[in-house]
Amino acid sequence: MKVAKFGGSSLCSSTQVEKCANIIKNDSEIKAVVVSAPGKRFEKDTKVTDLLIALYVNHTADLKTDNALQAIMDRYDDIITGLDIDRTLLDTFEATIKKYLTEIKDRDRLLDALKSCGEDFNAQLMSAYLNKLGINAVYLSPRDAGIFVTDESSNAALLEESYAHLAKLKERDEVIIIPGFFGESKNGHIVTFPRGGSDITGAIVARGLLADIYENYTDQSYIFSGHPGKIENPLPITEVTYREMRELSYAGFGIFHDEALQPLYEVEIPVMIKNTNAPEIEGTKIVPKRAVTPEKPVIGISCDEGFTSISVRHYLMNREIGYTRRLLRVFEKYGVNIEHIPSGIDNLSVIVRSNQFDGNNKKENILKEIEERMNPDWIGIEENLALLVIVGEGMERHIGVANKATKALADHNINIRMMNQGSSEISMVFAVRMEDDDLALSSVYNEYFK
Ligand SMILES: Nc1ncnc2c1ncn2[C@@H]1O[C@H](COP(=O)(O)OP(=O)(O)O)[C@@H](O)[C@H]1O
Ligand SMILES: N[C@@H](CC(=O)OP(=O)(O)O)C(=O)O
Repeated sequence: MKVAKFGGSSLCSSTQVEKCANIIKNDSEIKAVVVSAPGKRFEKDTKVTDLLIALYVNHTADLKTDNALQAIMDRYDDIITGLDIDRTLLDTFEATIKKYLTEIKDRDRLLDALKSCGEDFNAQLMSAYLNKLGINAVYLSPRDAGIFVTDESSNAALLEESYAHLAKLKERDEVIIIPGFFGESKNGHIVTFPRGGSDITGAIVARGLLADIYENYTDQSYIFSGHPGKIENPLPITEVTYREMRELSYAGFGIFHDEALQPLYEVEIPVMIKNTNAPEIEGTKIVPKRAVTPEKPVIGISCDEGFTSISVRHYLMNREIGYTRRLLRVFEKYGVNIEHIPSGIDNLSVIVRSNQFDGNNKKENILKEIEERMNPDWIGIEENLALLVIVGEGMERHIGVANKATKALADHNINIRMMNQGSSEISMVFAVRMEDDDLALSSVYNEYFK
């Protein structure tokens, strides 16, 4: 039995929805389907989730909302017209948005409720279209499916009891269609997962139903060893472990959400990444374990930009028990998440995503507190960094992995600002200047894969 998730690129138009419906129709193993909101139809297009966010921004700024609302309705009108299904769905969709706009006064709640519409409407229309094709399908909202989450807006976390609710769906006869990206809190609020979170819903449903396979349909036939938009003809990956994928997703492989692996770890359900436009291709399998070939220690290389490092030097730091803890507490106090902490005997750098500093002079306050409390000999801040991450289970026992990367970077005159190796030894991180990121990625990629 399978759970299938279709991403925004797979549901961006009526033609794409038809392809998804055909996949469902031709595979009786698919018991539950999780859908995203309509994504981009072409490079410069806007995802429906972003249109919904634009509607929220206009509404909360007391600007006119007609155009923003119309842009959303036009997307669904196109799809519904193309599929030739019940047009009254459009009235239901518009009424839902208007209801949220008038009834929800709390801004964070309103944003989550509006964002959820993209997936929610797609699930309803997918179910209607499958019914038209003669498939016994039913739309279930996250509440009806039993997906309950914590109450933190835009950052939902699943409540464990949801798995028991979801397990009951196995008894139903229909193919179940569930919107991705959000759940319901115990206070009855709609709460969304982080962006890209339909992958998370798919994993949750797969875990709840104890599926044999979680199929994740997207616009690529494989996960590639390097981002296909940045590396020409990158090598396809046929098998990758949960651990490797988590590292790669977190470091910029946007094809699968890094948090979507968590529900699958314990129950070891494999994920198949497949292409909606070429479903006959086997795709990439994400598995708990794989055989590692010693001559191929690295499986993928990713590069993500937008990082800042704050470095502190303090003579005899190594002798001062609690120094690191006190330093990190300053970041904790301001709610700043830390990515990496490369260190030497008397110095330590804290690398964070630059957007963590947004609002309320966080960066300035942190620097001021470090100055006042930590008695540093020197504080340095470096912005506009990119992190190049090299990942592979085979790196653990392999000599010379770092050497290859540093050589490639040196050959291209790229200054390494920082290096860090995770204690698990399946990843290695190099910080470089953001303007060097594409060259850093391609040169290191070529060193390992060409
Ligand atoms: N290593 C990679 N292999 C394949 N695709 C990748 C990789 N890294 C990033 N991507 C990007 O991920 C995109 C698919 O993810 P996403 O846009 O979230 O899909 P969906 O809309 O199906 O959820 C691809 O179009 C590709 O640009
Ligand atoms: N629609 C949401 C959730 C999601 O998972 O979308 P996609 O499948 O297009 O990555 C977003 O844009 O964040």
